[in-house]
Amino acid sequence: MRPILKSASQLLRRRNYSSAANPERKVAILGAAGGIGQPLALLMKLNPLVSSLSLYDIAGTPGVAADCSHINSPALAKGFMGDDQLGEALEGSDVVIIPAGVPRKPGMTRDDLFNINAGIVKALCTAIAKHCPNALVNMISNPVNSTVPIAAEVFKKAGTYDEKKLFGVTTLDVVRARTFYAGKAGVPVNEVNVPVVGGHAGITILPLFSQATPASNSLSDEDIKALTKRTQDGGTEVVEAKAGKGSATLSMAYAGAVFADACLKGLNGAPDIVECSYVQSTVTELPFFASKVRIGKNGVEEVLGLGELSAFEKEGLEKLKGELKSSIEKGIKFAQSN
Ligand SMILES: NC(=O)c1ccc[n+]([C@@H]2O[C@H](COP(=O)([O-])OP(=O)(O)OC[C@H]3O[C@@H](n4cnc5c(N)ncnc54)[C@H](O)[C@@H]3O)[C@@H](O)[C@H]2O)c1
Ligand SMILES: O=C(O)C[C@H](O)C(=O)O
Repeated sequence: MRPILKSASQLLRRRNYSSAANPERKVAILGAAGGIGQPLALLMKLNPLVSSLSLYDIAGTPGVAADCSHINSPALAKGFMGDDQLGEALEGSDVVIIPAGVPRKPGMTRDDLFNINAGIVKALCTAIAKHCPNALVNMISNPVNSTVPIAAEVFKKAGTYDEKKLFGVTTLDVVRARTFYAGKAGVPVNEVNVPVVGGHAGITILPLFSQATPASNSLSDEDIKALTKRTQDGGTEVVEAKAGKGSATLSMAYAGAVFADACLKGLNGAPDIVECSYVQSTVTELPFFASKVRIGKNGVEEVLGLGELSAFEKEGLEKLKGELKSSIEKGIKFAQSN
């Protein structure tokens, strides 16, 4: 059997276009001792584009960093714990990944996390504005539909906001859509691509299976409806299976590592880096929206349009707008009044 870690690192290496030309890159993970943070730390330690890996949490990071630092890959892993060390953890970061905050339990919506996570995200983004205002920020903490607008407001207040540098991580929705589509259509999963647009909660997650590649003629309208619903409910499926022990961590760490890798490649000047992400947008009338974005040396180089939608997807798009609009407004209101 091939060792799993070796093949994970080879996978990331295969996606690397030219290791010789790559500059030093510092990646910080905030919430690094958590369910997502730990496997994400492992995957970023294996990423050959990372030279310095900063692992920050309010507790537990000395152990995670000591453990991670023994892996014989080039990235230098260092742990930071508590408010006093947050500045040093962030200083000089090129990419900051934020999986800090509480996860859902069965019966909760992502919005039920707002009261706790909004404050956490606000405090962390205030520190980012101070210590690494030019970093690309990858927001994982839920509810993403609101935490990204909160981050934008915090950066605006600090005078550091650059809409090209703020990303809501919706890659897990794409990962799920690819997996579920491949299984149903009977096509090799590593050849599949499916754009997922909108936001990251329930019906705001809109997979565009009409644009899935490779195309499949074998799927009925009912199949597409079922695939859409399963993608929208993917997070809840994991929350229920974990029965009170949190939400998706391993698949999220993988998705977070894929997205951060795309950001690093973009920063390093690799061409044609396109991923779906929840960003400031004019694709619809909503100020934030997930769609395909081209990532380059400055972060978001281009927000791509939605392409042609099926009648079912057009209906889904209209249905999601109300919920997404109120989640955005809730985030903005919180940041402006706190
Ligand atoms: N975007 C997505 O697709 C996606 C997917 C899965 C989970 N999530 C979200 O990610 C978040 C984390 O999930 P998890 O399963 O890792 O939770 P977890 O409870 O296992 O870990 C969260 C970590 O955040 C830390 N933390 C809390 N306050 C902090 C602060 N002020 N500064 C730094 N660290 C802090 C905790 O100490 C803990 O280690 C949740 O909000 C969850 O809903 C998002
Ligand atoms: O569902 C959750 O609460 C976590 C995450 O947003 C997910 O999609 O798995």
